[in-house]
Amino acid sequence: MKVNKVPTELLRDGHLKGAFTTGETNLSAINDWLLNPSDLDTNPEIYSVQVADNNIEDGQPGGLFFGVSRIAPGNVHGEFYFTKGHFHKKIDTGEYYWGISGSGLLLLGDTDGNERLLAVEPGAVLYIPGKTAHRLINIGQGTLAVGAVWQSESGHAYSKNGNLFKTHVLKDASSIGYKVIQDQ
Ligand SMILES: O=P(O)(O)OC[C@H]1O[C@](O)(CO)[C@@H](O)[C@@H]1O
Repeated sequence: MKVNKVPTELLRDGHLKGAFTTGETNLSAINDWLLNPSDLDTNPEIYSVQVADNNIEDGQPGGLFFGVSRIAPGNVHGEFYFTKGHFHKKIDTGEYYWGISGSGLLLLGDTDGNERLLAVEPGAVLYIPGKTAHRLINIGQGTLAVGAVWQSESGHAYSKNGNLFKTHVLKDASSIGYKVIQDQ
């Protein structure tokens, strides 16, 4: 029997190689959600997501997607870079994340508006239950690379009014290197 080469590889630095699509998100997409927005003199890339979809359509039931999010290090007026974050359109579906490199936080929010943070370090395996909005925040000095597997029927649901979360994570001089502020 012939053994075929796998179409997609996960490299040690968190990049995919082979068959995948890439999406990029710049600062302007999250700027209004910052405590103290940038004047957008520059509009740097904040994160990219590489997805191996195995030719499965988004929304199709029964399949799984495999992705890697890579969030750049940095902050705007002290607030660390983060992903847009979303609920799933099929809201009761969950997702796995795992830390590949860098240092971050996973912000989770339930449908009642309760929010919590989990540490994301290389090797950490994080389960995102259904009905839970999720956002990655890079609190480290290097790129935060995080793997993910989610159902092809999950879809992405964003808030019509903007930011889904009230939690902000800012750089500070404490031993943990950050502080948390919540909108009232
Ligand atoms: O831009 P968003 O909504 O934060 O999502 C980024 C990506 O993170 C994932 O949860 C996987 O990393 C994907 O579902 C999504 O494409």
